[in-house]
Amino acid sequence: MAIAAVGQICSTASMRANLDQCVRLVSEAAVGGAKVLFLPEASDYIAHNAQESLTLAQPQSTSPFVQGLCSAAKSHAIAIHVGIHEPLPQQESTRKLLNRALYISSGGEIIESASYDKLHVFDYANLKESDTVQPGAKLTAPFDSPVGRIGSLICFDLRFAEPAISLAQPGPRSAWYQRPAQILTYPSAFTLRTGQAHWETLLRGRAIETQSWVVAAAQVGRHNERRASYGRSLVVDPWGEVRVRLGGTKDDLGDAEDGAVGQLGFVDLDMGVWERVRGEMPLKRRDVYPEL
Ligand SMILES: O=C(O)CNC(=O)[C@H](CS)NC(=O)CCC(=O)C(=O)O
Repeated sequence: MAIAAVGQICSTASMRANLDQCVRLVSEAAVGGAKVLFLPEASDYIAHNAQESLTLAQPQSTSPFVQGLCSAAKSHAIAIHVGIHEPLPQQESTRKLLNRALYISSGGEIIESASYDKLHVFDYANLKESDTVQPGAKLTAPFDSPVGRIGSLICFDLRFAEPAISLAQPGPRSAWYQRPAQILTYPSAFTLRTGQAHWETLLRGRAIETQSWVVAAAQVGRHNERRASYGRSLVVDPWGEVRVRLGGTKDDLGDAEDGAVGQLGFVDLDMGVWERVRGEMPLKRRDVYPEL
């Protein structure tokens, strides 16, 4: 069995408290038999504003949050996929961050070749991610994990079909044509309004069009006075069926439902289903779209 766990948290500006929430989930996921734990975007912190975000970000090599997760991965012998902020090496006045997804092995090592930097930054209403985040430059090749080959994308990337298809239904010119992603993962912190309108529809669409498992660990609830996230972490199978749905928010203020913060879901990412769906309904002809 390829058991994975999806963990839902509510990060704040306290990295210590965020690490504690995550480590609790690491331990519970391991006890439940999961081989990989998926955690949300920005698990290290959600800041009040741009300035605070630039101040809080620490390089992954020294970040107590990342180092703490590496030790937890090792002591519980479970791999972790997690979203963090990585500062670029500029002066603080001009500094930018990368919005990064890390993969930590069950031995507690960061697999550098698996790191992915969010390609599409989210500017919407009063959220201007481009004030602090420099967009990534490229996709990361699908990489092996104990539950299957993972293709990493982040949050707002969910709105773009192209990177999902490139990772999971690559054409013959792709470097990973023979080794496509079997699991697309979207660590997220969706807004209440856009989550209500689009979250589940987009995730199911990506699963159906790519014939892949889709794992989306989400932030939930109120991070601070100005910010809340939609929650409802989801796992969708390659046929588009929802296999796990965690709790969400209960009102317009974004207060989390009871039990939604720190909630954990388990799923068997059965690659027999992946093969069957693709075998029954092959989606070939990618050669017709060389621009992709
Ligand atoms: O701010 C941080 O530190 C972490 N980053 C985020 O929460 C990002 C950028 S503000 N959120 C999204 O991409 C939400 C996308 C979304 O809600 C949609 O596409 O509808």
